[in-house]
Amino acid sequence: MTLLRTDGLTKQFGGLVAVDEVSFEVDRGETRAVIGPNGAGKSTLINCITGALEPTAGTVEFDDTDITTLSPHETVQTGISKSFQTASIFPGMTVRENVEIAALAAEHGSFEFNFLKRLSGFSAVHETADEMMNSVGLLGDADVEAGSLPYGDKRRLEIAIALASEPELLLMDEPTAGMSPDETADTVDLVEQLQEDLGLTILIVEHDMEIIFRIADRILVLNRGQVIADGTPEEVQQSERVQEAYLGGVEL
Ligand SMILES: Nc1ncnc2c1ncn2[C@@H]1O[C@H](COP(=O)(O)OP(=O)(O)OP(=O)(O)O)[C@@H](O)[C@H]1O
Repeated sequence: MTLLRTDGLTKQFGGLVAVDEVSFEVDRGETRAVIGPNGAGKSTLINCITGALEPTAGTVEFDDTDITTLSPHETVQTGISKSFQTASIFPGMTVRENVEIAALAAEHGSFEFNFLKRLSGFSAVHETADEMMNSVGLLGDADVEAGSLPYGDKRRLEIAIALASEPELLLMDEPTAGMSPDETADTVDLVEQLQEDLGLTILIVEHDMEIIFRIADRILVLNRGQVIADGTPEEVQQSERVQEAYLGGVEL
């Protein structure tokens, strides 16, 4: 069953068409990857889905609702969350505080001054934070200052923060960028485990082909903003257009 669908999604920056009439679907429960050479439009596509960028044309539907014009904050509340690279961590706060703030913000939107509501909601926030820290293997570090975590753990905290809003769809933009081979392997295991444990749907942008071919159910390939292939890893690997696009670049 389709959870996310874009139809003719287009984003222009002046004369440059960064995303060019992209139509694709993400089914509930699948790991869907977006790949493509540098500048293909992957991040722009993701940013149009989260509401960080306003598309020039086309639509984004989530759970049969048109979310094309929603702000990033409203998009989170519909059930879509994006794991940002370390930028969303408050380094002077503990791991727990970071995750609880994200859970609170997701629940209440811009902070409301409804004291009773906040009090009654707080044990739920604690529980959600515990669950998400546990999911990413950071429960033991709950009281550690986030800024002192090793890089790989900071990236896991990013994922916990993204999960704190209890999304149905998790967007990941290059989750293994800058990681050591060991951290990369751990992150791939984590993504697979999260999907199983939390029943998540995942849309992932990643440069590392080995990772993509291991974890993706279906792959969308972009080149210069356009879809040049869409299918299973095997189908995409055999596509001539994909091989051409990558010629001289990444080998599939
Ligand atoms: N805010 C912006 N203003 C102008 N042009 C932009 C903007 N953001 C992206 N672009 C351009 O749009 C095109 C697509 O960029 P985008 O970052 O989406 O590609 P990408 O596939 O994510 O690339 P990479 O793999 O290098 O991160 C590029 O030509 C880029 O220079």
